[in-house]
Amino acid sequence: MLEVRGLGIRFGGLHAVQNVSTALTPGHITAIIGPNGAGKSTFFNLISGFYQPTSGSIHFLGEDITRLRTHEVVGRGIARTFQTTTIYKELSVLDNAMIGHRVRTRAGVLDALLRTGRERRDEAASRAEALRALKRVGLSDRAHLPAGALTQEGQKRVGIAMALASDPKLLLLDEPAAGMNPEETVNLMGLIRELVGGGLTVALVEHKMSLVMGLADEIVVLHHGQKIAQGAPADISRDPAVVEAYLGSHAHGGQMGMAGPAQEGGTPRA
Ligand SMILES: Nc1ncnc2c1ncn2[C@@H]1O[C@H](COP(=O)(O)OP(=O)(O)OP(=O)(O)O)[C@@H](O)[C@H]1O
Repeated sequence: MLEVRGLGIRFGGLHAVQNVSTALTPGHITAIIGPNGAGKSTFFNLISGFYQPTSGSIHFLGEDITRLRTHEVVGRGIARTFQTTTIYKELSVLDNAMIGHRVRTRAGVLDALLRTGRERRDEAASRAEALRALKRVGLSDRAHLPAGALTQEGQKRVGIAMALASDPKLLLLDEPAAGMNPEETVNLMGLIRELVGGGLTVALVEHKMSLVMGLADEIVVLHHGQKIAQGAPADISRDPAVVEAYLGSHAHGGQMGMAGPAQEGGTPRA
């Protein structure tokens, strides 16, 4: 479905992602893991068009999307959520999902301000897509509540609905379980499974190994921006290079399975 070849990006002298080649299988859940600073979020930013790679290519459903901008990538069928929840707490759950549809599918802020005929038609389409997305995440009955009135888990679902409102084929989830307790994490895993059961393909970045091991069909491991392993969860957890990468990073503060408060409180980079 998605094929990445020799992908890389440099920030000054730092190779945040370097020569990564991998492919995502349709209908699968692929987890991207690695110690802190491994390049996981940057990898998502490259796929979703937030960053332009300095080398390599990205193909989605056979089309070269390497140089497309974010809303063009969304238009092709890739949507993402962010590490830090970016919902509008004072607005209704439905408004949030509608905003998700609009900002992801078009750049016509001017149309919205001028209330043109096209904008009114778009509003009806946004509402329909938003309601569909809320149904998929189990929030239909809370559509008119302020998003901030929902639990942490509910707010995560709103964030996912915002991404689903563009009706993607591939959903990228950046640390979906950050800040969630074990029960909420299990519920979230159930939701992700349901979405995949409905035909969606998912790639996720996550530190919580219970989620990764319980959910992923395949795991890609990044370390210092490079892919050091890819395979089934059982093989990855035994892979000496992976164990070494995590043990090494543990000595410097990172740890496999730890989603520390520092990441949850971090600012979005894109
Ligand atoms: N816009 C940027 N400018 C400069 N350096 C950046 C930028 N974005 C990321 N980096 C650097 O690239 C490296 C990889 O960062 P990235 O956030 O992708 O790692 P990560 O694996 O997602 O880490 P974490 O698990 O802590 O979220 C880090 O050294 C980071 O400081």
